[in-house]
Amino acid sequence: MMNHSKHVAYLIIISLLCTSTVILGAVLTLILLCKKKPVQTQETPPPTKPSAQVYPLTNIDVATDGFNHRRIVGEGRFGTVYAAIFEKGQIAAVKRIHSRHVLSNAGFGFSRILRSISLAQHPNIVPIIGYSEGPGERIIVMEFVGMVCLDYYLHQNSDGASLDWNHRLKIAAGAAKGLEYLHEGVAPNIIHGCVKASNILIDVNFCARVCDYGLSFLAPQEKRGLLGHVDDEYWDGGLGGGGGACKESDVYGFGVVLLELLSGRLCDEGRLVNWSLPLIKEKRFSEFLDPRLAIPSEILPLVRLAKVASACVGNSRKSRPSIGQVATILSSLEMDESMT
Ligand SMILES: Nc1ncnc2c1ncn2[C@@H]1O[C@H](COP(=O)(O)OP(=O)(O)OP(=O)(O)O)[C@@H](O)[C@H]1O
Repeated sequence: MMNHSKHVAYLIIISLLCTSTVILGAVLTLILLCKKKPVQTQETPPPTKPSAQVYPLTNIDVATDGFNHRRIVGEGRFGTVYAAIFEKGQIAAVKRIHSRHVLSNAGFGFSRILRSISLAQHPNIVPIIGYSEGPGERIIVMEFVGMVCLDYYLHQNSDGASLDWNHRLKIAAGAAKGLEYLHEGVAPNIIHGCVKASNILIDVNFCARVCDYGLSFLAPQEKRGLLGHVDDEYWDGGLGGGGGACKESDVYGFGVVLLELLSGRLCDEGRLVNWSLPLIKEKRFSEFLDPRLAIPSEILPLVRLAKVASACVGNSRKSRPSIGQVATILSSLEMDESMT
């Protein structure tokens, strides 16, 4: 009798122990799961930029006051840029594509390309907010950048001295980062197509913002405004011949921008490259550097920048550095400069 009740007691204790072990296990698992939650949140990718907004043409018309000429802020190869004011006071830059490009590109997927390039988001690029389409009309809506472009600072502003060496280096490093993002940081990658000083806008903090990227499909073979800003290979062969815009032709264009920043001279349809390369090679910097530039006591960073520029423009496509490599060098030069 005693043995039987002992046996029952053992059974009860064992089953109680088993139950509490299961409960303890469940509680521990729950605690561990709860603790893991913040890790999951950290791994969540940052929110992506929403795709381009599609604007009705009437909204664009109202925002630009009927494409009023007083609202024109610039004129380029592809179109006219207007300052637009949308509802709620939102200011944007509106690029109205010239009708000749609209007609020649009617079937070339304007909206598909705009939706794709509008996903790009980086502090050194000008984001595309939206677009508009209609019969004979193609319009791109971009963030408005409040200051002027690098071309103005270097070549149209008689007081070019206001761009000192530090500003020039900051602009070069910033533009390189923007291009690096377009080439390597966004999927699908974006070929700029026409890297030049007028496509580098400068904001109020002297931060470079690359604009007009991914639009070469609108007029790939139009030489005006492009000659000298792309390599010779660009014009070779045409479709299927290995020519046209590519990452290497963008690097070439960026090399020309560096030469302009260093020398203060215009690209002059490619003549700047021919003039600069021997001077850099023979270290004739007093002839090469912008006379408005107060030469810093430590000239080595200037020499390094000139060498980077030479590598971008002097080599064939195959042996040109990538924009990522260029951006790394310029960032380290900028960092060294800020520490002196
Ligand atoms: N997002 C913007 N915000 C403010 N101003 C802009 C903006 N985009 C362009 N601009 C102004 O409009 C001018 C013309 O720009 P656009 O890009 O059309 O021509 P471009 O750079 O001179 O030539 P291309 O068409 O060959 O690139 C620029 O120089 C700049 O002053």
